[in-house]
Parts: sequence; C-alpha cells; structure tokens
Amino acid sequence: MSIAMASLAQQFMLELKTPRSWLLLLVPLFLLLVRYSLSTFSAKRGRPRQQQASDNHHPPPSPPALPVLGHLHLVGSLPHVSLRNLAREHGYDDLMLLRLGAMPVVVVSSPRAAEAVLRTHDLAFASRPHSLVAEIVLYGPSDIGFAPYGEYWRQARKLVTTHMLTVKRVQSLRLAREEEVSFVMAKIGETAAAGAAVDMSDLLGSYINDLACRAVMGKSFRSKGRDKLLRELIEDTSSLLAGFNVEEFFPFLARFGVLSKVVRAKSERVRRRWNELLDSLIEDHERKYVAVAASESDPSEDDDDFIHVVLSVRQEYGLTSEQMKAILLDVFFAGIGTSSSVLDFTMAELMRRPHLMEKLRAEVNSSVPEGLELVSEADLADMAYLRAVIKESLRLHPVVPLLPHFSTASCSIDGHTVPAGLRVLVNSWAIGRNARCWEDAEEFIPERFIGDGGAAHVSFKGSDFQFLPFGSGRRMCAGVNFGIASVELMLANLVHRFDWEMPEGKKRGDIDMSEVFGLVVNRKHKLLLVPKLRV
Ligand code: HEM
Repeated sequence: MSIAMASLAQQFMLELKTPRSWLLLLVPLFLLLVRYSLSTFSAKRGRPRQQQASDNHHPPPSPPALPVLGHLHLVGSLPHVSLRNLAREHGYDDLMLLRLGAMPVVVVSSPRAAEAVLRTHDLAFASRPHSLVAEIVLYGPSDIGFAPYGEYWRQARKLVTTHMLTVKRVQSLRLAREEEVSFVMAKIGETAAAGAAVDMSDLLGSYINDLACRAVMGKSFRSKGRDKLLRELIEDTSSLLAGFNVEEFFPFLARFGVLSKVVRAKSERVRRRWNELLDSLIEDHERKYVAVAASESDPSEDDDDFIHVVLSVRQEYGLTSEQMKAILLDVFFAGIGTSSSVLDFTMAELMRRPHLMEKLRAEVNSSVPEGLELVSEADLADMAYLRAVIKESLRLHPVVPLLPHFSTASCSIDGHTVPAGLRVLVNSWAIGRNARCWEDAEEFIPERFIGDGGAAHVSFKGSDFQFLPFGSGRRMCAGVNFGIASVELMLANLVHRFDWEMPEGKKRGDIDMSEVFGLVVNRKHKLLLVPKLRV
C-alpha cells in the first residue's frame, strides 16, 4: 500500500512542475479538502470576533476565490504572467492578497509598492519563505539566497560581498573570462567552417558553467566530460529547488507526509552527489593550502579561487564545512542559470531585429583595434549601446521575475496591513512592462536607456523601482558585477566575430520567445543559429 502510494506520489511530483498541474492531484483530494476546510471554517467562526478583526485589519484587496483552492486555479504555468493579468483585471495595481490553497501570498505589482517593500520596510521583508528542498540541499539552508534573515545570513552575505564577489575579484577573473570566450569563439569558428548550426542555448550555458567553475575551483571542469555531469547536477537541483511542496499549500496533506517524503528523498540524493563533489574539491584545496603555507611562498593567482577564499576566512567567520559548501553552491545556483538565460534572451531579441544587431556591431567594431579577432574587456569601456541592449533585455525578460520575500513583522503599506509571516512576491516582470512607467512597454527598444532616451538615467542597481532585474534592498543580487561582466564580454564577441543567420527554412520571425518558469526563467525553445565568420 505505502509503495503504491509513494510511486503515485512520485508520479505526481513529476507532474507538479507548474501550479496548474497541481489540479491533477487536487481533483481526487477535493472532497476530503472541502471537509477539512469546512471544519477549519467552523473553528474560525468559534473564535472571538475581536481576534478575527485584528487578523484581517485592512488586508490588501483580493479577487474572488474558490473554497479550498483559493486562487490556485488562476495561476498558470507562467505565474508572473498570471499574477500580472489578475492584478490588472481587478485593478489591484499595487498590492493584491491571494490565497494559494491555504497559503496567503501578497503580490506586489507596481514600482511604488515595490519601493515600500524593498526600501521603506526593507527590514520587515528581508527574509525568505521556507523551502524544504533548500533546507536539505543547502544544509539548513546555510547559503545566502535561501537563508532566512538573521545573524547567520548577515555574516554569510558579508563574507561573500567583502571577499568573494568584490569589484576587485570580479576584475581579477578577467583573464578567465577572456580565455573562456576565446574557447567558445574557436568552437563556433569550427561550426562556421562546417556551415552547420550552433545550439546557442547549450553553448552559452556551458560558457557560464565553465566560468563559474573557474571562479569556484580555479579550473574548468571540461576534462572527461565532467562539465556535462556538473550541468546535469545543477539542472536536477534547480528543478527541485524551483518546485513547490504541495503540503505548504495544503497543510492538511502533511498529515499523510507522503509527498514530503518523496521530495525529501530526491533532495537527499542530490545533496549526497553535491557532498561527494564538494568534499573532494575542498580536500584538494586544503592540501594545496597547507603546502603553500608550509613553504611560506606567496600563493599564486591560481590559488585565489572561491574555495581558497572560503578556506582562508573559515576560522574568522566560524564556518562549519556544511556552511562553506552551501555558500559555494550559491555561485552555481544563483550565477549560472541567470547569466546564461540573459545571454540567450538577448541574442534571440537581437536576431529578431537585425538592424539593432547591426547597430551594436558598429559600436563594437569601432571600439576594437583593427584586425583583432577578440574583443577584450578593456575594449568594452565605451560601449554604451551594448549596455543599453543588455538593460533592455533585462527589462523585458528579468530571469528572476518574482522576487521571493517573507515578512517577519507586520507593516502598513498604503493603508493596508501586511502581517508578519506572509510570503511576498514582487513581480519585477510586471513592473518592467508597466505602461505607466515605460513608453511602448512591450517593445524592445534599447535606445530608451541611452542619450536622450526616457530611461537613460535608470540603473539596475536597486534604486529605480521600475527596473528590478537584480532586486533591491538587503536581499539584492550579490553577483551583479560578476553576472554583467560575463554577459557583456560574450555578447560583444558574438556580434564582432560572426554574422548570424537562421537555419535553412527558418525565418527570424519564427524565433519564439515563449518562456518556461523555474528557479530561473528560460526561453522554451533552443536558439539554433548559423554563424558566418567575419574577422
Ligand atoms: C545577470 C545575471 C544575474 C541576474 C539577472 C541575477 C538576479 C538576481 C535576483 C533577481 C536576485 C533576488 C533579489 C531579491 O530577492 O530581491 C538574486 C539574488 C542573488 N544572486 Fe543574482 N543574478 C545574477 C547573477 C548572479 C551571479 C553571477 C551570482 C554569484 C556569482 C549571483 C548571486 C546571487 C546571490 C548570492 C543572491 C541572493 C542574495 C540574498 O538573498 O541575499 N547572482 N539575483
């Protein structure tokens, strides 16, 4: 019986990648749940009136909901789109309160309300919602992205921002970026010579993956196909981290515990794989570290990778080995999918608008000394249009479209009370397309970000609340410089070195910008392009 239940649940978990597919699970459970909710409702009715009133003191407005499901049935496979449409339909432009099953969630859809959450009441919203998978895979969680707000998170974030992701260290990885870009250009060159098409999505993914490996462990992981294994492991983990645990929506199901057992078992398997990998890498580094210390020689630049950094400050920060591993894992989860998806969206947008690609190419070519095949980081300094193209891509396609926050104190926003203990989603995708803030909001127009453009002064550093691709406030992305540096250099080289054409029989207009929601939003279809060598 329990094996049958477990395999049924496993089947369901495979299906449960999108909120709408939860309905599959919910149909047979519906009647049971109605009973549960009726009993909860009668219990609530029995509570004193005063207490009920204080629970619901001017809550944010809410669209009509179904019993039991709440608003769950209104959230489709692209939650950021569904939530924008819902807010728009009901005129809840700032704040909206939804109930997903039994879980209340506040959705923020305007720059004004985002500023209230991420700046005015930053401290009250600086935590993250609980995730069972993160608790297991990230040891607690002891990383930075998923850790609840508190002293541990403050120390871990300080470690990362003052030792690992500093401007200086990102600059010191310049050589690594240039080498990795050169490696990719050579690979594309071979494909160009053969007249074949390149799977850009795959290629850009492995470029960012190799860069993360160089940063974390000082070398790429390419030998013996280990980079593929690592990418698989990252993908397996990311899809688990992005999934929802149905029991959080329906605490009633926790009584059976079957679903969380399945999620737990999968998460533990993934954690074991990471453990083996990271333990062996850390041991290697420790041996080298001890040898360098014994020889009293200066560590070489190659020894300056993130594992060495974490080992060197381990005592100062009092880190356990699990905490070290969790912090290193953030570079893989927060850094890889995000940057490669930004590159993929940007190339797809440029392919759909060849005149913009030409304009960018003209800027790049004019900044690179005649006859040089590769664009170096020094050449990027004056490329204002390159930066505008990337910003415009981030505006229309923020790869983390819903910023996940959690309230730890009650606050009042625009006369509405948001109590402590609530999930809060800032819909940065909706905000970036808000027609009140952006002219021709749905169009890809990089010119808005330069010269006399209406958004020339708008930055992604977290002070302009109509543009939040990296979030804002205490939980803002810790790797902005790292991410942007790897995107800029690759994009400049792609347009400098090659002309890009569509595979035979395909038109530029065929490029489909459909998305898939996950820990990071990706384009649904692979971007296949035919390179023609230019220089
Ligand atoms: C262009 C690529 C990237 C984009 C678009 C991006 C975007 C984001 C966003 C939207 C958040 C959540 C902010 C919030 O909740 O308010 C975030 C968090 C984070 N990002 Fe990035 N990111 C990128 C690259 C990177 C890289 C390369 C790293 C590290 C090497 C990194 C490390 C982090 C960390 C550690 C957090 C968690 C911060 C916290 O919770 O305190 N990101 N990122």
